[in-house]
Parts: sequence; C-alpha cells; structure tokens
Amino acid sequence: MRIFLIGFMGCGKTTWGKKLASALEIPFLDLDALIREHTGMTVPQYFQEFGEARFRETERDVLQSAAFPEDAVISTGGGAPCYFDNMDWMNSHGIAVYMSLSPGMLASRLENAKEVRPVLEGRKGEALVQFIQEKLQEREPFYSKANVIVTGPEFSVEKFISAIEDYQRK
Ligand SMILES: Nc1ncnc2c1ncn2[C@@H]1O[C@H](COP(=O)(O)OP(=O)(O)O)[C@@H](O)[C@H]1O
Ligand SMILES: O=C(O)C1=C[C@@H](OP(=O)(O)O)[C@@H](O)[C@H](O)C1
Ligand SMILES: [Mg+2]
Repeated sequence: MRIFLIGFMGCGKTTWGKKLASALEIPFLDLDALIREHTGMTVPQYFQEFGEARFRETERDVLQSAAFPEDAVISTGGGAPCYFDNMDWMNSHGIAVYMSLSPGMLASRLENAKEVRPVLEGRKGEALVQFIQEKLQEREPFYSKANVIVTGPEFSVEKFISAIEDYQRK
C-alpha cells in the first residue's frame, strides 16, 4: 500500500508519516527531503535562490519521477497537491490521505515549529491565523480530492489505519 499524506503546512504530515510507516513496517519518504537530495539545497534556500514558481516545477518533477516503493508512506509538502496535476497523480499512484486541522491549531503548531516555511514570510500571531484562513480556503478544494480524510485535532496511527480500511471496504 502506497500512502500519500497531504494537508496544510504544520498539520503533522512529516511527524505522522514517520509514525505510520514505522507501525506498518514500510519505508517512509518525505517529498521535501527528496527535493533536498535532488537539488542539494534546503527548501528555504531553494525558494530564496529560484523563487516559488521554480520550486513548484521541481516539486512536481521529483514527485512524478520518483520510483516510490509499492509499499510506503510518503509525506508531501503542503503545496504539492495544489499545483499541476499532482493531486490526480497521487490519487492514481496510491491512496491520498488528507490530514485536516483548524487554522488556529495550524497557526500554533507553525509558530512553535523550528523548520522555516518560506511561504509564511515570517508571519506571526493574528496575521498568521488570517493568512492560514485565506490560504486554506484556496487549497481546500485540492485537498478535498483525497480518497481519505482524517480530521484533527488529535491524530493516531489507529485513526489513519481505520480510515484507510474504511475506504478500501467501499
Ligand atoms: N500531534 C502533535 N502535537 C503537537 N505538535 C505536533 C503534533 N504533530 C506535529 N507537531 C508539531 O507541529 C510542527 C509541524 O509538524 P510537521 O510534522 O513538520 O508538519 P508538516 O510536515 O505537515 O508541515 C512540528 O513542530 C511538530 O513538532
Ligand atoms: O505549503 C507549502 O506551500 C509548503 C510546505 C512545506 O512543506 P510542509 O507542508 O511539510 O511544511 C514545503 O514544501 C514548502 O515550504 C512549501
Ligand atoms: Mg513536512
């Protein structure tokens, strides 16, 4: 089973992807890490050097040309489903699982996160919540195309597995 975790920045794709892969005893891959390997630059470095448009092209190329194992959990970057035909590609190459979380929760996670997310341009507090609300509204139509949706605030390995099993039974 090949599972793509999708959702807004800070919803926990990287964190939960590792846990889910380890519980299922299958490999874990993170699209941002693959982009780092492919380009030799971190995501913030790449944004600074080449800008977002180039990043989106590289992101699509790395996603759609990766030789993903048949069984794997792949955490994607929050923007990946929202550009080109990436969402359809993921739906046809595995099971996309959308991790849905409220803007308030996302903001508090992102404010405390160590990793730099260039799309946020350093926003904090109310400006960050406002930005997330707007961006989420824009992205939600893409995320909602996922085969499986799991909703926060709490996630667990069991929650992912039972949502995927429900989908497979349909
Ligand atoms: N269940 C959780 N409870 C509290 N903090 C969390 C939880 N899951 C993730 N985080 C924190 O939220 C931030 C974003 O998580 P991350 O897995 O990097 O999200 P994503 O890959 O979706 O952007 C990290 O600082 C992480 O430690
Ligand atoms: O939502 C986005 O546009 C992005 C999300 C990031 O990944 P995470 O969702 O893992 O933070 C990373 O790909 C890049 O900073 C852009
Ligand atoms: Mg991540």
